[in-house]
Amino acid sequence: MSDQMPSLDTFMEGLRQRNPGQDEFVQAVHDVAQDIWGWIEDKPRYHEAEILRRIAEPDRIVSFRVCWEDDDHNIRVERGWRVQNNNAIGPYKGGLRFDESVNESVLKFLAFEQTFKNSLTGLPMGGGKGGSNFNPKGKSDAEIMRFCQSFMTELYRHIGPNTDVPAGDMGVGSREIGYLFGQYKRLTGRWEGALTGKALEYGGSQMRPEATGYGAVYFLRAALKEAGEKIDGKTAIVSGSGNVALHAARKLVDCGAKVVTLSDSDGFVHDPDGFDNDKLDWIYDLKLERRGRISEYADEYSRAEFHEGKAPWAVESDLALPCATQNELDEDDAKALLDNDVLAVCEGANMPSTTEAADAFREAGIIFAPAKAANAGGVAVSGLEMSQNAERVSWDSDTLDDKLVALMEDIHDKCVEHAGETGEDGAVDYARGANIAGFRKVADAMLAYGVI
Ligand SMILES: NC(=O)C1=CN([C@@H]2O[C@H](COP(=O)(O)OP(=O)(O)OC[C@H]3O[C@@H](n4cnc5c(N)ncnc54)[C@H](OP(=O)(O)O)[C@@H]3O)[C@@H](O)[C@H]2O)C=CC1
Ligand SMILES: O=C(O)CCC(=O)C(=O)O
Repeated sequence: MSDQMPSLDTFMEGLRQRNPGQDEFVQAVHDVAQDIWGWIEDKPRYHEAEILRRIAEPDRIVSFRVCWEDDDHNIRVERGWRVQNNNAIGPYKGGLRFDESVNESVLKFLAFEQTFKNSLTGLPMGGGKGGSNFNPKGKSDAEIMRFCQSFMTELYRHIGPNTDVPAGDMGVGSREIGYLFGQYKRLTGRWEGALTGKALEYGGSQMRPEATGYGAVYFLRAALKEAGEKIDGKTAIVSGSGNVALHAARKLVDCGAKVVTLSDSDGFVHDPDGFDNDKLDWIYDLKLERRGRISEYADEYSRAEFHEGKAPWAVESDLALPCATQNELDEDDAKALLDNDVLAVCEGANMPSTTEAADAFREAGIIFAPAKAANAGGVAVSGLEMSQNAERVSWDSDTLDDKLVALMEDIHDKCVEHAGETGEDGAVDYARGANIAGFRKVADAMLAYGVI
């Protein structure tokens, strides 16, 4: 047994050597380890049992070939993965991402983060993530269907309601979940809740599509309240225009904020008048149905401007919600936000801030709501979808919205409880609180199992 705890630098150097070239994964582990290290120093039961090192080594990674035929009868070959990171507190649970940027490092970082996030929800879910480097942009429905069916033809062996329950993430919405679930059902001959994010007609949950974006705003609302502030009357900038961004924007508007930006991978639109519900309906149709580009908004609404190739962080705002992708907000962006006196940054996407940007927010003492806490509403309602499937019941949307509010407020309170002392100005370190609270439950379960 090693009773001498290595330094954080030694731990990170070992991790880097064991995971060469996996920058996103190393970043995600570092961001957790920097808070856990000090906390476990006087708790030998955690460091002697090498708990963090064990959580940072996925239980297993399944990698497979996904072969499909495009509409022109060309044979296409992609790679699929499922990273089953840790099932100490429940079946592996986490989304599937289809995007050309997907690789093992990205999925390992997401599965690692998911382990802590799912722990914070208080529901019995372990952490996993999967996906493919398949690029769904510009593909026909028939191509998407053939790809999903081929992907599931391997994945079905590794998942199940008590084993591993995937869901959507970037590039995987209700259309893809329909094709994936249909193929799972065909291959196994069983209807069972092996996926979440299903449509309501076949076992989906009310509020799952809205849950991540709404949940982020519920977390933000609780954090603002803690600081004696509120959303009403504030100006907000949001990045992304997918599932998370659009539902976050909708809930911000409901709460009285003026949301002035949305973006996609081509650039951002700035509407100085703000998006009202009619404009948001138009964007939902553009992005979630017609699968168009956010630049088209500026053609439709003449007061808006499209900024090609840019992110929205230099636009003046009180609230900033990065809801697109990892590392979309760097140190310079953080400086621009802080120079504009941003009050709160709430992460809807997974790890959208670089380490340097997150450190800048934490040092400045503004409200910084980290992804693993702020965007946990999506997976929490997925957990409730699992419960409804197991009990063969369907709850109505008001019930689910009430449960989501309660879950997000509970996560908020856990972060406050574990954050340690507040700063001189009363600032709560939500990142530290989320890391420690998320770690503690998984770590205690692992200790109970002994060395496995
Ligand atoms: N869906 C969920 O329930 C959950 C999602 N998340 C996280 O939220 C984030 C967004 O997911 P989700 O909304 O589901 O995904 P979607 O696929 O619905 O939307 C992603 C959005 O981000 C944009 N985007 C992608 N890459 C970039 C980039 N490099 N720069 C700028 N914009 C970009 C996309 O633009 P384009 O149209 O050009 O591709 C699109 O608008 C991800 O980090 C995901 O992991 C976290 C918790 C749960
Ligand atoms: O709903 C789920 O299981 C997964 C959601 C997800 O992928 C995430 O929280 O990042």
